[in-house]
Amino acid sequence: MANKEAGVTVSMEVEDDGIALITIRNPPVNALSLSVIAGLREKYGEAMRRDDVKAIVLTGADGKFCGGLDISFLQEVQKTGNVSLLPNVSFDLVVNTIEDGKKPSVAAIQGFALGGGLELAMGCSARIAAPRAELGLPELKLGIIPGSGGTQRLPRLVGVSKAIDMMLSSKTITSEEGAELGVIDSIASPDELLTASRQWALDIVEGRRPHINSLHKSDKLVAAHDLDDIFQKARQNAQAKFPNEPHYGACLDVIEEGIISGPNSGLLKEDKVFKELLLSNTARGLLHVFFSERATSKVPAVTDSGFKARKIEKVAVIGGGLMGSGIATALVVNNIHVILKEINSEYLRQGLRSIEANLQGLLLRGELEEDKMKKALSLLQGALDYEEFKNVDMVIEAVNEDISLKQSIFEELEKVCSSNCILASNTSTIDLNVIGERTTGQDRIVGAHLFSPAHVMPLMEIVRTERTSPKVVFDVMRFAKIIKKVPIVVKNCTCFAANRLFLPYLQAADMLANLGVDIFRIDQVICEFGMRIGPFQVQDVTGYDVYLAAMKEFSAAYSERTFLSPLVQLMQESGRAGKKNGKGYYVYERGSRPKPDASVQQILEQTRELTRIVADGQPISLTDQDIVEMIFFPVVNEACHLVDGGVVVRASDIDIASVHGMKFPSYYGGILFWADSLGPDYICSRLTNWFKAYGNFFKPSKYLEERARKGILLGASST
Ligand SMILES: C[C@H](O)CC(=O)SCCNC(=O)CCNC(=O)[C@H](O)C(C)(C)COP(=O)(O)OP(=O)(O)OC[C@H]1O[C@@H](n2cnc3c(N)ncnc32)[C@H](O)[C@@H]1OP(=O)(O)O
Repeated sequence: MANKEAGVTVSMEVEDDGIALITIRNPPVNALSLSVIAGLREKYGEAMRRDDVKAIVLTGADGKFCGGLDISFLQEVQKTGNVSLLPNVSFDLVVNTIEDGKKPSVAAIQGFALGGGLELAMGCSARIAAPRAELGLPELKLGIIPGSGGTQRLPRLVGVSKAIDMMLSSKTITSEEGAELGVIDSIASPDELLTASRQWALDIVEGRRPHINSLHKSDKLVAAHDLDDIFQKARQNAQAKFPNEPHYGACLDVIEEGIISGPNSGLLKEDKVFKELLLSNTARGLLHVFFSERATSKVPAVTDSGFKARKIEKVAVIGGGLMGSGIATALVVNNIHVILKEINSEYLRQGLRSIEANLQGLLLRGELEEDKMKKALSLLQGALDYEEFKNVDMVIEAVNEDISLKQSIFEELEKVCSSNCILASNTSTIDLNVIGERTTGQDRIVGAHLFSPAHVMPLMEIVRTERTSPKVVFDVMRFAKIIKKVPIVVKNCTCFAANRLFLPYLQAADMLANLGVDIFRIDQVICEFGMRIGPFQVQDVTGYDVYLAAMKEFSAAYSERTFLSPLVQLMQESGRAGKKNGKGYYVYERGSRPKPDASVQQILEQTRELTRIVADGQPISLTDQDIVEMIFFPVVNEACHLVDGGVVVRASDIDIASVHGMKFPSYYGGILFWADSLGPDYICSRLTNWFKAYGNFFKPSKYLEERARKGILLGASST
């Protein structure tokens, strides 16, 4: 059948054995678009009618089964708000056509079966998979729940606890794990997958194997008293982990409904809840993040230039401190050979020990297996000089934010590295042109800014100057993917994108502290809004020295809109260093949660005395919403400066920088997407009022003013 979309087909071949092989082809992930769904209905209809067809094998083209329902179509439905546009996959296709059809179906799975893809497969009588195929129901990551029977069939195939775990974590399992759990019936090599699936289907037809309808299986459903316990714990965990995302609880309700009232009732509830959730703000935000994250890998004049990526197999990391050791860890776990360079053997030992500790942490959290840890350690080598640098493909400098030290390192690198070695700096704030001032060839100088802890945080800012060659940017983008980071390409400027968002956030919190708002209330309100920790605890954790060094750079470059507060300096002068010495705004003691330290009130009074921005000496009175807005609207404003200044390739890159760089809640869709949900006009008018009351820090940018006036969304492209 030829479908409307280019390259999309659902084909059917019937062989002499009486098996109809139905293949989904919709590159790149064989998503279930409207035409694929229509094609499946049509081919199934034909297979059921034809006398020469005994059974069906369902598969996907190009080594991939199916990546689920077409998410771009889900976004279209959100735009119209009309859920009746959704095709009836759950009942019409999965239940009536596949599962209850008079001829059995077997799914032949390669690559991945995700979301609606796994749901189709679970509607089949059996699933045969190639080794290491990925299986999962990751819908909750998108703010929705599985909508084609996944909430009902998965618990019946793998058991209630495991199904809950898979759905709530959105994590995939391999086909081998699937076989142990019961969702996969057999594993076959890719070469034998179709033959094995055909044979399985014939075995069902000829009564050698049972024709299983997974919706009505009950052997894995546990006794009622265990169920209460399982659901109670799952609800508590979901509430603790995702307090602002009600779709986690909704998913549990739907699963439970099917177990208590039967699968048909469960399916009906699933359908209703899926549609409601699809139109929620959470799902809108998370779908925006899904596409924005993928958009970051498209950079005009870089990724469309036909470059062939060079191999980056050996990398030198300069500096074994917190950043350097984190970067080295991220590299070795992704099979990259690392030379860690330090200035003396004591520092080198410490650096290597930190990497080992990082790997151990990953092992303990189940994110790394023992043999992979051994492999990672075998890729690590220490160095005290530049001898080995002639053989590396890339260097990442990760020393302190000391301009002249960085300049001399780059000067040296130019001498010791091969001429095509990429020279990257992990600076988070310093202008790359300044770092490369003493270097002659600057086309291979690039920023590779990772975030702490670098082996955990997913963002990598790739900073290019006017002289950085597009090929180098391309290679570093590929490298970012290899070490499993989301890359955003940004134009060189002080503090780049992520820290230009982060520093106004901290300044705004300092501003409120100086206006007399209780800092512990600020932290609490910001956590309730969705940040993992509040702005004052963040200062404690990051370290005051790091904050002050970054602020120095920021305030020098953007003085007209910097709020300089003496607070952090005063904290330091009082002998506090934050988490590092256990004394900050909070007291940190091993084994207990950070406790607010009442004695910082004295320091707060001192800072207010020095800044004197409280009118009549009276602290201002703010609602929780005021606090959120006074803290995040300056961030929105800075995001506008970034877009207007062409620092990012597209506005949605800012959303990704905010989500992955400063941990702005992804379910708001990122800082600009959130701002647009409130309206540029509202934000501009609030900033204008605060600008009049408290000065330039709140002054709306031209971009914001113009968009507010014209009624254009901040994230909309200018063309
Ligand atoms: C009713 C149902 O329950 C509801 C659903 O099924 S909702 C969908 C559930 N499925 C998912 O969440 C899977 C989402 N996709 C993925 O996780 C990954 O894309 C993947 C593991 C399938 C492949 O990963 P990878 O090879 O790294 O490719 P990736 O860059 O992510 O995607 C390639 C392209 O496919 C697109 N894509 C991936 N999954 C898609 C989907 N389900 N629908 C539409 N487009 C999709 C991406 O947007 C990207 O497009 P681009 O090239 O234009 O940017």
